[in-house]
Amino acid sequence: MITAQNLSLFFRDGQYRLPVLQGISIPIERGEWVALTGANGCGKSSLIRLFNGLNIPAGGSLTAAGLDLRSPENRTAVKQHIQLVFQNPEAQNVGSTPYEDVAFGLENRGLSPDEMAKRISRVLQQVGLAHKSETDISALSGGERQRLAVACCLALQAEMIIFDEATSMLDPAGRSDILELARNLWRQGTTILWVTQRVEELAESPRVAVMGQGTMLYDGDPRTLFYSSELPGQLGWEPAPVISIGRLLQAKGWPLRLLPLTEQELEAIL
Ligand SMILES: Nc1ncnc2c1ncn2[C@@H]1O[C@H](COP(=O)(O)OP(=O)(O)OP(=O)(O)O)[C@@H](O)[C@H]1O
Repeated sequence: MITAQNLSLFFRDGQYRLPVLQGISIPIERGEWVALTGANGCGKSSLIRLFNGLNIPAGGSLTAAGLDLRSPENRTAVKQHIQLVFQNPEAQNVGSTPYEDVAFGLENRGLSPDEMAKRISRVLQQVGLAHKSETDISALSGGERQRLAVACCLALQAEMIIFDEATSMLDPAGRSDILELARNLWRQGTTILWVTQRVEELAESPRVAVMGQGTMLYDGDPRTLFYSSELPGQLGWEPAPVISIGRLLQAKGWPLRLLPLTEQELEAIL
């Protein structure tokens, strides 16, 4: 889905050229779920904006959905395949109702009015907003707005959705709602890149990528990251409760077949 080799990116600050990404490689297969994390300002958003053509790499090679993103036409075309859901629920709606908001993204796609109406109803249904299709967007909750942003991605039939800390401004119920929605889409075949600062979400992801300042510090499975690497300690992460218990059992010499990453795995051990 993504081949990213040795990417570099700079931003301009007056006469200075500031390095933001250096030597980043992160291939992502179609159908994968990858969690991406790293401290504030390390370059996560800058990296993912490369993947849908919003940023332009200064060096390295980058193809997304089979398109070489060094070409400007491909940077426009890639948006049809790879969509972003941003952090701020209020920053991504353009219509005054959910129906209008989804319709906006479908304009100029050559759909007949009937096809368009059917597609909008289907995606609003899929995210649980069918009953609010004509509600004023300002009356939607943060979680509903994020679901609407997902509906827009689905209407465009995106093959990959990148969630850029899309739950960080939501309450716990809204958070688990969006996470579950993303997981369902993943189970149905959508490739997901889930940017998060939450350790428990990393532990529950099949693959975790950890960034330092503009570089990739770790890319692999979470069990190795949490039980065999020094990185979580070096980065000062609070371990998720399940990991703390797993480490304690490990330290006490329990014969563990599997070091637990999720509550279900811990339950199976106990
Ligand atoms: N358009 C821009 N122009 C200049 N500098 C920028 C621009 N966008 C980001 N930066 C800088 O690039 C660095 C990386 O920012 P980026 O937003 O990619 O980090 P991040 O890891 O996503 O941070 P956060 O977790 O806070 O969202 C930061 O130092 C930021 O100030």
